[in-house]
Amino acid sequence: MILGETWTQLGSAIAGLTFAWVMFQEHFPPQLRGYIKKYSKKMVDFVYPYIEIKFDEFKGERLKRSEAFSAIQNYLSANSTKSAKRLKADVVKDSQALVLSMDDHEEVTDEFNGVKVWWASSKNIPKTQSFSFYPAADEKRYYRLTFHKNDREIVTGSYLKHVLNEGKEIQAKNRQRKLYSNNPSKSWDGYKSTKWSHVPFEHPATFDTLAMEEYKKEEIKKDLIKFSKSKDYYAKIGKAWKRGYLLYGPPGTGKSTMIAAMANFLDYDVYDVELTTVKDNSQLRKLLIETSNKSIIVIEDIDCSLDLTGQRQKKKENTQNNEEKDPVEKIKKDGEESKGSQVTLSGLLNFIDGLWSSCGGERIVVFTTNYIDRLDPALIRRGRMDKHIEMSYCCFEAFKVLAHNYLDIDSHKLYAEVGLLLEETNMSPADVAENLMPKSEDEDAEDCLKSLIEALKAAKEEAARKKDEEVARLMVEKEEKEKEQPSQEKVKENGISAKEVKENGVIA
Ligand SMILES: Nc1ncnc2c1ncn2[C@@H]1O[C@H](COP(=O)(O)OP(=O)(O)OP(=O)(O)O)[C@@H](O)[C@H]1O
Ligand SMILES: [Mg+2]
Repeated sequence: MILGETWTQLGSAIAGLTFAWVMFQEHFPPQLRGYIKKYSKKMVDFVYPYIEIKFDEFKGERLKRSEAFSAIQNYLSANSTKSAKRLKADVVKDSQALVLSMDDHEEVTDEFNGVKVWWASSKNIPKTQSFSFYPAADEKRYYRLTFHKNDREIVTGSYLKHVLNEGKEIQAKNRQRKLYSNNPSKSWDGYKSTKWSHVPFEHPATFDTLAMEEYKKEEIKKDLIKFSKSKDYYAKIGKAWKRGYLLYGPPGTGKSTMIAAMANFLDYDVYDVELTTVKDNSQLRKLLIETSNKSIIVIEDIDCSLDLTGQRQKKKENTQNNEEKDPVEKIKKDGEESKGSQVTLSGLLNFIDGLWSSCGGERIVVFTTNYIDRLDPALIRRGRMDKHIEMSYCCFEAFKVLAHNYLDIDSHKLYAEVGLLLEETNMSPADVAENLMPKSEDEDAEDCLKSLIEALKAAKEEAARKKDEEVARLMVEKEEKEKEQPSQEKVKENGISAKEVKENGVIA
């Protein structure tokens, strides 16, 4: 580096001066020494118009790695690996990806809004004589940033902010994302017990592989991007930075797949909450507190998880009745409730709303259900579940995505027939996908399409048969009603009151 060489020479000159100064100071009285010190510093400042900032790897007594150091390391890895000649390789994402960063004693330049800065990585090796089993652990690594004093404002004002933000973003991208599931709350004994277990999140679903109308996917993607970039907006409007999604639709229409695609799209962790193993509302809150930012909290099949529908209503009625009747009864009842306690609708509502404002942000809550009409409206009102997404049976556009994924084709002469049948039949994308999967090595795309057509025809016939059965059942019901009709007419003719009929039975 040119700058390096220049300053090495200047450094030697300064070292020479320093030596001369040390020699002199022994022969000068202390007062004079103070003057010499002051003016020599001024002189150095004058000839050395650069400012340096040092960023140590560890804060305090090596307890905590400095966040700034990690962010700078990531920033420089992404921006300097092309110019640095000596690099260091590091493994991230649980041994699945390699990240290069600049090696110790390496120097690189960076530019920001026309300002040039120099970064150098270095380390202090302790001068202790003691033997250490871990010499590397005693080294104190640091980055040194050098810039012209005229650029002080821009570097300390906006450049460093830019480096730290970008570094943190890269860090978030490089980390191995996790899929968490909650441990049953009865096993949370002990102070250090963990509430969540995790495995690496490796679901391959993306919005590209998701079979759904393109415009719907775009709308959801836009919504997610807007959310992830709205930290300041949420702060401005005084709302917690979270968003609720309700995914509803028949089984196999891609609700779980959509969650995976969302997590991959945003680079978020996923917390899969199994409500049935959560003892009560307070345990649910504890779980929530232990989730991290940039995460999707999922409660699948909300209608089956617990009897949440209308529980709030029932509880309210109970409380009122008890209070009216007997306060002792009320206390007894409350005790019973808390013994066999379970998560209630109001607990769940608090889980979504109540605590959000006080703990963290950047969280998405997703509920899935097969039956939207079974849910309590309080649970899914806007503000709690901000976006309702219907996952429906496979349409032609969704089929094309699946055919592209499974068969690597974008058109075929059988497409028209498939399109017509899909219009007339309800088949889930999961079933369509199953039919598109080659059953043996000899099966080609056409064979798979033919087997899909067969399956669609069979489904169509089955639906028609069920419809006929339903019509027949309704006819029988109607006939039975009509048979009862004459006796009622007779009642009218004879002028017998309805009360008498009820008491004496129907007159033959
Ligand atoms: N829209 C889709 N796009 C791509 N693949 C899909 C889609 N829907 C379903 N599949 C395929 O079908 C399988 C089942 O889908 P998924 O588990 O996402 O359905 P679901 O709606 O969550 O069903 P359930 O209501 O039973 O939980 C997935 O593994 C996926 O391969
Ligand atoms: Mg599912």
